[in-house]
Amino acid sequence: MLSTATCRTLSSFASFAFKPLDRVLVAKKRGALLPRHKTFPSNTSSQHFATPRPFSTRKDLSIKMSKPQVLLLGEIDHAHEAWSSLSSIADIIEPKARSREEFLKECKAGAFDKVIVSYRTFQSVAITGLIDEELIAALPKNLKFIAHNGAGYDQIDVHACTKHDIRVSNVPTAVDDATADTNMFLILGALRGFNTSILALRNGHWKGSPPPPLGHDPQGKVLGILGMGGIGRNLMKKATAFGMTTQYYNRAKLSDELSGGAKYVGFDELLATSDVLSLNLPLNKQTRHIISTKEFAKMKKGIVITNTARGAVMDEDALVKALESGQVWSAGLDVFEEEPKVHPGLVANPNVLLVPHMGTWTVETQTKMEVWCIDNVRSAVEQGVLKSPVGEQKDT
Ligand SMILES: O=C(O)C(=O)CO
Repeated sequence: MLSTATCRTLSSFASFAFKPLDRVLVAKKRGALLPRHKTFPSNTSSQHFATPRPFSTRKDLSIKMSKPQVLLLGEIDHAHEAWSSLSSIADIIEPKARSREEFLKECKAGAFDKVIVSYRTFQSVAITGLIDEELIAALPKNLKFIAHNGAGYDQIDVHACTKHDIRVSNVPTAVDDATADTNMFLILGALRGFNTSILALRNGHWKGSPPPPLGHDPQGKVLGILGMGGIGRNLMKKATAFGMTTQYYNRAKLSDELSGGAKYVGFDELLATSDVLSLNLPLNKQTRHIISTKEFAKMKKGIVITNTARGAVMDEDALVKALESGQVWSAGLDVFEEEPKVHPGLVANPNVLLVPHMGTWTVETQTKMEVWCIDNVRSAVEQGVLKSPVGEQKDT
C-alpha cells in the first residue's frame, strides 16, 4: 500500500505523459477537460478531432501533454490504495497554505492553475474557509469540479459554483447506515433519558439521588422524520424494527416502494402528531432554523427531538428554552449550530444526549466515503462528469 507522500512522489516523476490521440478523442467527445496550458497545436480545428486518422498515422500524431492536476484539500486517511491509483491519470498536489488568507494568495499566484478537480473534506474548511463566492472567484479557470467528501455540502455555495461553471459532487448512500445508526442511538438514549444516569454513575453516585425519572420505550411511539432522503429512509427501517410507527414530511411524496410504509403528512401535522421528531434534511437557505419557537409550540408537549443533519436546521436558543419549559422532554444531538462550540444551555441540561458530530465516524463508513469521493475525482478526470452531482446541479 502506498502512502499519500509516496504516491505524490511517484506521480511527480510521471508528470509528463504521451496521450494517444484516440484517448484524447474520447475525452474530448465526452467533454472531459483538458489542461489549457498545454493543449493542441493552434491550427487544430474541431473537425480535426471529429475525424479519426487511420491507425498507422495515429502514433505520429500523439500529443505530448502533462497530466491534469488534482488538488487535495484535507487528508486521505483510509482509502490509500484507491487514492494512489489516481496517480496514473493525474498529478496530485496539495496547498502549502494553512489559512484562508494563504490559500487565496496561493490561488492568485497561480499555484493551482493546472488543477481541474479538487477533492475536499469537511475538515479542510479549517484551511480554506467556506467555499463561497470570494473563494470560488479566486480559483483557477481550469478547475471545473469539486468532489466533496460528505453527504452535507452546506460549506459550499453551489449557486456560486454553477455561476462559475464548477460542478460539485457529494457522497450520498455511503453515509446512510452509520448516520441512521447514530440517529437510532440518539432516539433510544433520549427516550430512555440515559444521559442523566450516565452522568450520575461517572460522578460516583450510581443512578443518582433521587434516581432519574423513568424513561420511555420506543415501541408504539410515532417517529416523525423531517427529510426522507437516504438517511431518513434508512432510519425509518431501523425505527420500524424497534416497534415505532413512522411518518415523514418531505418536499415531495415518495413512491410507496421508497417510503416503505411510512405515512406522508404535512409539515404541521408532522409537528403536531409525532412523539419523536428526527431532523434528517440538508441545511440550506430554505431549511435554516426550520425548527424554531413557532414550530416547538405546534408540537406535542414532551416531544423528543434528534438531529444528525446540521445544527442550524434547528434554532438552538429556541431549543434550550423549549427544553427548559418542558415542551421538549429530551433531545439527542450529533450536530450543532457553531461546531465545535456547543450551546451552554445544551451542555448544562442533563436531558440532552450530546455526541460531537460522530454520525459517520466509523472505519468502514469513512473508508466507503473516501472511495466514493475518489470515484468522483476519477470520473471527472476520465469522463468530464461527476458520478454523484449534488441535487441542485443534477439537471445542468
Ligand atoms: O457526511 C456528512 O455530511 C456528515 O456530516 C458526516 O457526519
